Amino acid sequence: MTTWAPFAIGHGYHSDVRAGENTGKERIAVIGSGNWGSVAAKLVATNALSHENIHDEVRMWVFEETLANGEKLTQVINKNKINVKYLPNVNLGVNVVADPNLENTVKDATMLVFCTPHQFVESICKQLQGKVNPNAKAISLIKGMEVKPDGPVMLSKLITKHLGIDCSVLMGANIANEVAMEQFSEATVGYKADTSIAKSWVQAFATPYFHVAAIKDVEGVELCGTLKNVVAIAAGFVDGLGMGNNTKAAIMRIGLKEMIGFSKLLFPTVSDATFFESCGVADLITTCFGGRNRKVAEAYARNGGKRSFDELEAELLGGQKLQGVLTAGEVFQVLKARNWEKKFPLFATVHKIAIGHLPPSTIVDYDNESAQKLHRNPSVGVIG
Ligand SMILES: NC(=O)C1=CN([C@@H]2O[C@H](COP(=O)(O)OP(=O)(O)OC[C@H]3O[C@@H](n4cnc5c(N)ncnc54)[C@H](O)[C@@H]3O)[C@@H](O)[C@H]2O)C=CC1
Ligand SMILES: O=C(CO)COP(=O)(O)O
Repeated sequence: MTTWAPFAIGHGYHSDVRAGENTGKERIAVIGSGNWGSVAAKLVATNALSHENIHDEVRMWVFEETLANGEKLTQVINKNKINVKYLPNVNLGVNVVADPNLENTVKDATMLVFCTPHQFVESICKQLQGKVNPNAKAISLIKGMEVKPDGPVMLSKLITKHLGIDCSVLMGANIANEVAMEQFSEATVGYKADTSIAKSWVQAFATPYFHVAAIKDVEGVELCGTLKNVVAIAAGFVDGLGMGNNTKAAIMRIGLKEMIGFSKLLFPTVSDATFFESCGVADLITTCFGGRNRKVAEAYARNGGKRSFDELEAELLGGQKLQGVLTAGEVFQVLKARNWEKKFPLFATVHKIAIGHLPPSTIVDYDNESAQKLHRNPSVGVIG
């Protein structure tokens, strides 16, 4: 445990503090400072102060913006240690330093935590090429994927491809505002092969109120976090249409089946057990009841699809970003390219509703032969 120097309180401190240092300790940088990115910084900052092998300072990259009062967001964060725009009223920790300069944020870092909305990751990675420590390790907390001409690419893979470093993932039933309030929750680290890397990430994130388990199924964990956002959009439609709990539970069950089917078709190594971890069924439940995707989809359905998702996102989320609508579009590209549309009717329908090609009411109106085959598994004796 390092005692934090009082001079740092309320002032933050600057990159020259790092100059010439080679402490042999891990140094954590967080790339992203939205709602969850800020909570991620709080979690690792707590652990940085309590673990001798981690340097105290946690640098957090902020996509700079000017607030209504004319102040820069980074200046306000460094003054008050609160991200007033994306996580108001929560102290991030005296050792969190907001930095608008991406390159400076990762300079000297040995552990990189990626947490931005998924649509920005590739351009961030391009800016970071050749700028990160080649021995660093990364973890992605980002729920989403990219679709390239030759197929879908998970973001952990994209990060590894651009930066040449190992990338694990951390997903779970983690509504940011609840974790920020230190309410008990769980998360899952998905790692590739090296258990020492998995242990480092568990150490960096786990706290008494945030339990982290690691499993060797990076694609399974990442696909759970990615695909549940599409199901959450469907759950929001059900809420907006005024349908009841049974309907929502049915949509969640069908959605879970499609998550499992889609994940296993893409990566046959994905394990069934992964869906029972926090990243799987628990995240599906929390997002379908309390998430932003659900909230905006509910408003979309309530308005009969007459107001766009972009408009409702801007109105309801105050700068925070939805992932589910983009992900539904990305999943749909895969379904089209592989002729899988009939295997995943819920995913396909969510996309068609979100782009206005179908009315929200069709969320419960997609039973075709293929869907019946997929959702009613004869091997467990279910008929009808
Ligand atoms: N908020 C939550 O409860 C949780 C979110 N996640 C995932 O974490 C990831 C990040 O989400 P949040 O931290 O909640 O972000 P957010 O939804 O609060 O997004 C806003 C962030 O995007 C940044 N931004 C806006 N335009 C940008 C640009 N052009 N380039 C780069 N950054 C830009 C903003 O500065 C801000 O930091 C997402 O994939 C999300 O699904 C995962 C678990 C929980
Ligand atoms: O991923 C989340 C909880 O684990 C948050 O989901 P939303 O983006 O829908 O709020």
